[in-house]
Amino acid sequence: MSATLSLPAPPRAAAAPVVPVLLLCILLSVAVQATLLTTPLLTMHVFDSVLESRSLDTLWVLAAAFLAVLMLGGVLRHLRAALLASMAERAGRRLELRALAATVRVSLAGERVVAARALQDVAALRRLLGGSVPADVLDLLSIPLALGFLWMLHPLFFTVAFVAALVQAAIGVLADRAARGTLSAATQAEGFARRELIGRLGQRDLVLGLGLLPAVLARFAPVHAQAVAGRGRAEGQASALAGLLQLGGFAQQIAVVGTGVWLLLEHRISPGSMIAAATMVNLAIQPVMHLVGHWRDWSEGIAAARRLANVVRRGAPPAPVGPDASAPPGLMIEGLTLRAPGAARPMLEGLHLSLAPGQAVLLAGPNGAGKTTLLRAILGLAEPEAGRVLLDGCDTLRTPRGETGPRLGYLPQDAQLLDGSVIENIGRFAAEDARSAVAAARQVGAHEAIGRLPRGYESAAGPEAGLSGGQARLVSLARAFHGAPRLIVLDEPEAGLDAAARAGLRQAVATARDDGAVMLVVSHDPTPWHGVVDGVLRLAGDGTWSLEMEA
Ligand SMILES: Nc1ncnc2c1ncn2[C@@H]1O[C@H](COP(=O)(O)OP(=O)(O)OP(=O)(O)O)[C@@H](O)[C@H]1O
Repeated sequence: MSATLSLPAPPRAAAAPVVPVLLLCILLSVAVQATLLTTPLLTMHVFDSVLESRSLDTLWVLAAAFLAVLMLGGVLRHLRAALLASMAERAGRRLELRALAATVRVSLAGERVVAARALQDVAALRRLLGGSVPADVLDLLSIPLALGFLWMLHPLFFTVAFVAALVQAAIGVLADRAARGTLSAATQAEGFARRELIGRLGQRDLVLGLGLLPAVLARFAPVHAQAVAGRGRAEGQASALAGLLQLGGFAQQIAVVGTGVWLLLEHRISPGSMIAAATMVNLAIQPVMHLVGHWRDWSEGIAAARRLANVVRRGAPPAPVGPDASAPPGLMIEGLTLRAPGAARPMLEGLHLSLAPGQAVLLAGPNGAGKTTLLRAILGLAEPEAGRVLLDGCDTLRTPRGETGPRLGYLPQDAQLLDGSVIENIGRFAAEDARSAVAAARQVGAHEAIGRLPRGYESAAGPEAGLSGGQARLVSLARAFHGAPRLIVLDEPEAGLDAAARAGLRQAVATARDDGAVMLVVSHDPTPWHGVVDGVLRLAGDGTWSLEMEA
């Protein structure tokens, strides 16, 4: 299931190309590492030239060169850090926008757990990008550079260091794979335990009132314990990996020094070369050790990136299609088949329905027959197994939401008010003209009820605002009628309304219908709707349906 969503375009800075900046960072990293690795070569000259010539002048020149190289390295490092920080900020913003759009689409498909996890993953990735890991990864360029310098000192140094580096890399990859699996399982178990607890604590009246707290904790505790144990195991594996690599590093240094001693005894290199080779290996190993030290950060980052890539792939919107010029105005449903995830048979098969502007139909059927799912499919929020829904020729699933959204009015079963005032909610957060929001409230008979709120239209209306069920429903109803949408879809609008509000609602439906809107209303009691609607569409719950239009 998916829907087309349009989000605001990324800010200008975020749209700038990343590749040239990344290339510049790589170049700077090569330069930083080259300056660092030049210092052993200068040390070699001190040993080989100064000690032999006993020339203090040469020593001063080399010392000045040494200082200049180190200072240059410092400046380049600073420059790279600034570039990496700005790139991390840009990449983070881009990622956030893409992931947010995909997350909303995935949660539309009912995968709220996946969606909640995705937002945490974005935060984890932003932390990773803004931390020291990108610089550590770029510092790995020291390895090929050091190998190149070692080759210049003597090819045997290169061979010994290269073989040792391969062995170390193999150990690292194997150990990381093992530990990452454990860490990923622990992270999953942790997330599950947290959601279990938060989900149940959300039902606080029930949990406390019926004394369910011990049962809630009994379910939470073992999963949480499993997560903690898994994380402990992963940490243990990570520190074993660090120890192994450290040992490998020492072995590599000893091997290079041993090779140097042998080459020295064979008079193939100078003493300075031996010292330079040993220092160089040490410098090349340091970024690896740094990365291993931050193993948990990047390992979790990689797992988060994989999960996010999956969400972005699954949340990709369907390819947009243009309007069908041959379709009549109003609502046209063609061969719509709907199936619940994992269900053996469809809840609705081959529905055909055509409603001209100004026609209203009541949607009836037993609980679980598929009424809400049908409304969501009509709005383009649920992808059907087959068929399509056109509103004035535009496919509601495949037309960009920026175009269809303003032409739709929807009252969901739960009011779904957003944080903001009553007037903002009714006006869909875009009403410069408060009068249109008040007019919509008047149309559905909500004006008096809103007037009785402490701050009237300026009262808070979000999920935590404390509106009663009926008040929230009236505000949501006014929002559904705001802006004279072409199609208004009401899911059990009478639930929670008193008799006067129900009468006002039916009057509002009749008025909107007379104004040319197509109306679909879910109700379990069609009797009071006679004369207000043009017919009744019944879903039997076994996939079949019937339509009775009033004469
Ligand atoms: N995301 C989902 N995952 C699994 N099953 C789903 C999902 N959404 C709907 N269903 C199933 O589809 C069927 C139809 O649900 P729907 O809410 O559309 O029925 P309804 O006719 O509106 O019911 P009610 O009158 O009780 O509101 C039900 O069996 C429901 O369990």
